[in-house]
Amino acid sequence: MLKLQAEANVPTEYGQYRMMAFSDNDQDWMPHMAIIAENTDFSLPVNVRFHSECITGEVFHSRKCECGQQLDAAMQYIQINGGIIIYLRQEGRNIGIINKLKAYALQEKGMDTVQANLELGLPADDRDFGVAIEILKLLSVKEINLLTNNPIKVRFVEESDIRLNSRIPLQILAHDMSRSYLKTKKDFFGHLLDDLEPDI
Ligand SMILES: Nc1nc2c(ncn2[C@@H]2O[C@H](COP(=O)(O)OP(=O)(O)OP(=O)(O)O)[C@@H](O)[C@H]2O)c(=O)[nH]1
Ligand SMILES: [Zn+2]
Repeated sequence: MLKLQAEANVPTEYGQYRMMAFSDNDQDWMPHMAIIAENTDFSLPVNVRFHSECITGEVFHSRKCECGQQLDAAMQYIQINGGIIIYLRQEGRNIGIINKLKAYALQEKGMDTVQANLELGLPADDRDFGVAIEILKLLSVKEINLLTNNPIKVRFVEESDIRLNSRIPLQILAHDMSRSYLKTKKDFFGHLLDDLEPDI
């Protein structure tokens, strides 16, 4: 059963967060995380981001996707407005970093982010956000504003016991290397994105 295994306050470049690790066992080296801003008011709808792991974007600042910038933007947003980031160990939309790098190698040959997963015999998106809902329940969160552009995440909340008060867009400006990735997300998964055209 998923439970809170450990928690501590961690100061960061953006301010302090309560960082929590959730797993069904205390020897899990990749537990899901929740980071909570100090000013979070649990009596109001809580600002929440479900964020899937992307080591290439968040740690190594890859230009292929916008994950690192989204994580930073979400941390800054909740530092000001209160809220929680639930950091899910779903690297590569849950195909893992080995398969994601294989998919990137196929993308070098011209495939897009969806075609590459399918070519590997893997789903385009293998994520289940049920675990994020479970974590919200463990934190006694009842109503949220969800920071996302992804309608699949919105639907997950709508179909859960957690009330969705609003969606807060979390759009990062496209640049030459991320534009086609973002366009595929918009066209295939229905991400609510605009301004993908180059500046003229
Ligand atoms: N398989 C695969 N995964 C990718 C690729 N690029 C990024 N990802 C993964 O896509 C996921 C993006 O996660 P999120 O930012 O939480 O979700 P999202 O679907 O983009 O929706 P938003 O909430 O709008 O950001 C991460 O797990 C990344 O590792 C890719 O080309 N192939
Ligand atoms: Zn990424």
